[in-house]
Amino acid sequence: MKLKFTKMHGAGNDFVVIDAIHQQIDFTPEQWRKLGDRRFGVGADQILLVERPTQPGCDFRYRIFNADGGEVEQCGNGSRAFVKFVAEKGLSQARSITVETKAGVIAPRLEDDGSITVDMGAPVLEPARVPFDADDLQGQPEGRDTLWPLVLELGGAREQVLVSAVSMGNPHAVQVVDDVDQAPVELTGPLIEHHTRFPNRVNAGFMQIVNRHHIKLRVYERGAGETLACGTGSCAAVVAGIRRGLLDSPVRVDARGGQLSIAWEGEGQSVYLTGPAVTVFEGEIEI
Ligand SMILES: N[C@@H](CCC[C@H](N)C(=O)O)C(=O)O
Repeated sequence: MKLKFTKMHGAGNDFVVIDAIHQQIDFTPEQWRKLGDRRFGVGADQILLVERPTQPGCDFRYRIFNADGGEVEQCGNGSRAFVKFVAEKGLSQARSITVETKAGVIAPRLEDDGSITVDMGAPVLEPARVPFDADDLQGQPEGRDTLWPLVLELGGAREQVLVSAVSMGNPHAVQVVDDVDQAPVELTGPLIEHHTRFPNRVNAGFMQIVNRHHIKLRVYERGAGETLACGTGSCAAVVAGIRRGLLDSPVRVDARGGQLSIAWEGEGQSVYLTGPAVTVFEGEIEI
């Protein structure tokens, strides 16, 4: 079939966005991988589907596929692209919409200055619900957070890193590093992503604290590798930093592809993600 799509990005985290209301989409993992492939397809970190809602009270359903073809629960930067896409395509006149995802309902809002703020819901910190297997582990308390030791096998050598396990609907393992530019993201990112303590795999975040309202962040994403920015990764890092007593809301997040802002008032409260969304081009592909 000939598929119409829009190429978008949010701080360099790039997407193929598809109107699945007016096009019949039922792709195999191989077809998702082809769309995401930067040489044989369009190329993207994630593919986003705009569908009719299945839940009362929601405006749309939002489905997310990583470049590796796997369907996942949540994507923060993608949710900003989502609300811009439905506005540009005339699918909604509203500036604020409610969107059902595999991880619950989120609410993106177009701001007057062109940025987009998303109510991402409350973080989940209970290990079993991340999910993170902490059963036989001795955690190290820091502030109101628990730092978990993760043992990584590095070519015969063993290294231990301390991570916060946070779910923003999708799983994150966040560690603090001294210098994000020197952090071994490509080396240890894949080991953390596939660590057996994370049964659904995990997104690996490397956070450098600049000051109490400013971090630098790199994320090795599950199913996509290192991306230029990760919205849920930014939410998870700031939640971990606030709980550890290292950060205060709001926090500016410098990713390699742009800047995001995260606000969180604490326990049980929603995390708010603000940042840009950009339409790059429209296209059609035989798939
Ligand atoms: N880029 C995203 C997260 C996309 C999903 C992630 N790779 C996962 O597998 O959970 C974001 O902006 O949140």
